[in-house]
Amino acid sequence: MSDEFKNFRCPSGFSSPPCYAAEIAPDYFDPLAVDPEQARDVARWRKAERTRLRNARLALSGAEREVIDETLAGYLRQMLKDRFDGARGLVFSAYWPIKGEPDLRPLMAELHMAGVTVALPLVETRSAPLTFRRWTPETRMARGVWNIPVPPPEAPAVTPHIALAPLVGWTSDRYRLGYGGGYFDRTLAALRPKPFVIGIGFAAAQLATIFPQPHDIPLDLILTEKGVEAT
Ligand SMILES: Nc1nc2c(c(=O)[nH]1)N(C=O)[C@@H](CNc1ccc(C(=O)N[C@@H](CCC(=O)O)C(=O)O)cc1)CN2
Ligand SMILES: Nc1ncnc2c1ncn2[C@@H]1O[C@H](COP(=O)(O)OP(=O)(O)OP(=O)(O)O)[C@@H](O)[C@H]1O
Repeated sequence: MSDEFKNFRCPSGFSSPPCYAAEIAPDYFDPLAVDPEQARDVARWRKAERTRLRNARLALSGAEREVIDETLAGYLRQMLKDRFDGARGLVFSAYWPIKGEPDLRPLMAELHMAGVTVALPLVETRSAPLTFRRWTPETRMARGVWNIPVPPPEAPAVTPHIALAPLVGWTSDRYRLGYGGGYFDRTLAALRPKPFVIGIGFAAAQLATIFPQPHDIPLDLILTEKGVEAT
């Protein structure tokens, strides 16, 4: 900073950037600007909720999990029939389950057999949108970021028409709490045309709010073992 500005003070006594902004455009208002203190509080709260919800779902028994997985697969199968005529010929992105997420791999194989192009999400560049590559039951999986099994680089890149978004937490207004990388939000902000996004999670992971921030994008539908929770 040049000496000329070093000791500069706004007439109001404040020296914050908005003071300069107002000098350039008196009616300046940035709708995306967040109060950094509030953003920090929200991030801290989300971190604690992620831990709580992940521990709660890891406590489910194998038998409970099996019932939930099958129930979710049944709802999803019906939903794809009702809304997408079964999704034959469409690209459907699922996920390879980690950390106690519902396991829908049998449905992935079934949809593949029914002529749906099944895909999986990948973190190929950190802090960037997800990419998607085709998966078939024959795909030999590689290891991606976080050790998540992913299709290998030679699997064709595709753009999903329909995408599942695994939920750590969810709200009735269809906001998603994920693992904290911001990957789904970045992907939904970037993908055109936007896919139809279905959040998949446990009914018990419902939250009253995630304190939505400007980057949070609500999903199209939330599905739990209790059915469609929010459309
Ligand atoms: N099964 C499954 N696959 C998936 C996802 C998912 O939610 N479930 N993803 C859905 O998006 C993507 C992976 N998401 C990721 C999200 C966060 C981090 C990560 O490194 N998290 C940091 C915390 C970041 C922070 O707090 O700012 C960490 O835990 O160290 C990695 C991958 C793609 N594949
Ligand atoms: N569209 C975006 N552009 C740039 N950064 C973003 C975007 N969306 C989210 N982020 C960043 O990602 C961080 C984490 O976001 P958030 O808490 O919503 O993660 P999450 O949705 O739980 O994670 P994930 O989707 O990876 O499971 C945010 O603090 C923000 O800085």
